Amino acid sequence: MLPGLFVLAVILCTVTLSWYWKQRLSWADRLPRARATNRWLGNVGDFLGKSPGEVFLVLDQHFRQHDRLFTLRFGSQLAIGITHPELVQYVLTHPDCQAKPDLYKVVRLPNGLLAAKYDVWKAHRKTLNSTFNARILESFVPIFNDCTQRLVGRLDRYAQSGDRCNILEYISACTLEMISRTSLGGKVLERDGAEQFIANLEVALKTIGVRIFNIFLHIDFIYQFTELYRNEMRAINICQQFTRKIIQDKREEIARLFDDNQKEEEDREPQHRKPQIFIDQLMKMPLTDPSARHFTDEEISDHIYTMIVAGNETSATQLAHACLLLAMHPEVQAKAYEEVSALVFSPDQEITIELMKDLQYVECVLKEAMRLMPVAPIIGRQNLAEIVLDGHRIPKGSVFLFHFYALHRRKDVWGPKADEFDPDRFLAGGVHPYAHLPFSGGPRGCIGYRYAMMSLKTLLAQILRSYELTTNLRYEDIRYQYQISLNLAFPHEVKLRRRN
Ligand code: HEM
Repeated sequence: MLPGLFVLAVILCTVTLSWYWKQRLSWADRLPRARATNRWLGNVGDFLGKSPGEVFLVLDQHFRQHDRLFTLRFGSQLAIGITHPELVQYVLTHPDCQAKPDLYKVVRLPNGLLAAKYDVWKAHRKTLNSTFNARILESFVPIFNDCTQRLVGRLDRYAQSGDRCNILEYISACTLEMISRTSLGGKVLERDGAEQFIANLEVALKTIGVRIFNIFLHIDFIYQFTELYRNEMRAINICQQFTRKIIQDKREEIARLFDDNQKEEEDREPQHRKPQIFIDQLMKMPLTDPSARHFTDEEISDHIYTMIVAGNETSATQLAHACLLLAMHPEVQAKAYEEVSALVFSPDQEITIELMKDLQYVECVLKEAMRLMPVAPIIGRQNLAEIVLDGHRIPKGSVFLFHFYALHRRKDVWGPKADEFDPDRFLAGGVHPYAHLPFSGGPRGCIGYRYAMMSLKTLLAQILRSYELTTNLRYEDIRYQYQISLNLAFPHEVKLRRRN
């Protein structure tokens, strides 16, 4: 009797649940769908038990199979994959689609732009846009050049020994130095505890990568009992102790500066040469303009970490990809070197703003590396009001997914040789503006894209000026590892030969 009742209850529950799901998702019946692996669970089976790298490839396949848009179903949850550049533009620029899906909460920086809820983001982004203006970015040029010179110097031992070098390791240390110096100030990495800070920052970042791909770890109740959670909390605590002290010291320094009327003295320095450090900007704003936002220490801390999280590994990995692609394509490297050697006469010459503008082929190389191997290939958005997309009514709260890796390899946009490395394609132009989105697009696109282009151009020009890059790795053999950024499944190994 009892087993019979139990079976009946299970059947009733299943039927009710499936009816409920069907009703709930009926609005999506007319949208193209990714082929489901299971009638009840939809596409869950496509991803369950897969490594992040495999998840990346499965998503890539789904995105390539649909021309404009499609749905993926995870039980009662839907995600809408946006594939066509026209629709990508429509969603990314739509004022009602600037919120982020819940998944971003794993970043744990609720006031930072990357993961902030819409209202917080809107208020903060408006203020922070001014801290990335052309004048401020120009003031970072000496830092970009100084850090680059140090990197080129550190690489020299590989040129001397002829050993293979994992260039990403060296570039990562360099971009961390750049971002730390431009956001926290000159001597930040010489302070006590800096090494511990860097090591624990890495732990915290790795945790985000592991957690984001494990659906069970998204549930806070489960996550808080894991070893991963305890390690993450320990790492965050150590990092915060380090930055809290910097914020405190900065507050005192800036208060002193204003009290002593030292501002006059500061004004005498040529402003375009004096780095306009990010933390100083945030703290000075309300002192120079009473109507400006007063950021709390917690908000400042979240913003600093967000810049480091969003700007460091992305820039480093993207440049390492570009170096490896150049090493794999000697004819392209020769062309890039020709441009650099005609403009940069000695290895210690500063790469100025004017020079950056002239390094057009180097820019094409970076853009092409970003097209083929975009380090931030998958992003999400959520709509805060109903929208009409390609003639379909999409209810409030829907999740949109974008796969820039697939977008960047569309043959109807990039031609039959879309998978080949050919920076010249950027000399021609004429491609849809939302077909190349390494920095995403619209109001919530990357705030640091000009910063990134400037720092990467400086680095690539000086690396090419000083070394010829070669590698045994072949383009056809590239395999990916995907955590929060798109990395390679093997080290970025190159050999360096010093140029005269
Ligand atoms: C090659 C280097 C970089 C790439 C490829 C890149 C790419 C991106 C992408 C794709 C997004 C959108 C993320 C999303 O919507 O989920 C983004 C956002 C962001 N990036 Fe970058 N980024 C780079 C460098 C930087 C740098 C150097 C900084 C800071 C100095 C930075 C700061 C940010 C911030 C704060 C956001 C969040 C913006 C917002 O939501 O308003 N990024 N980046």
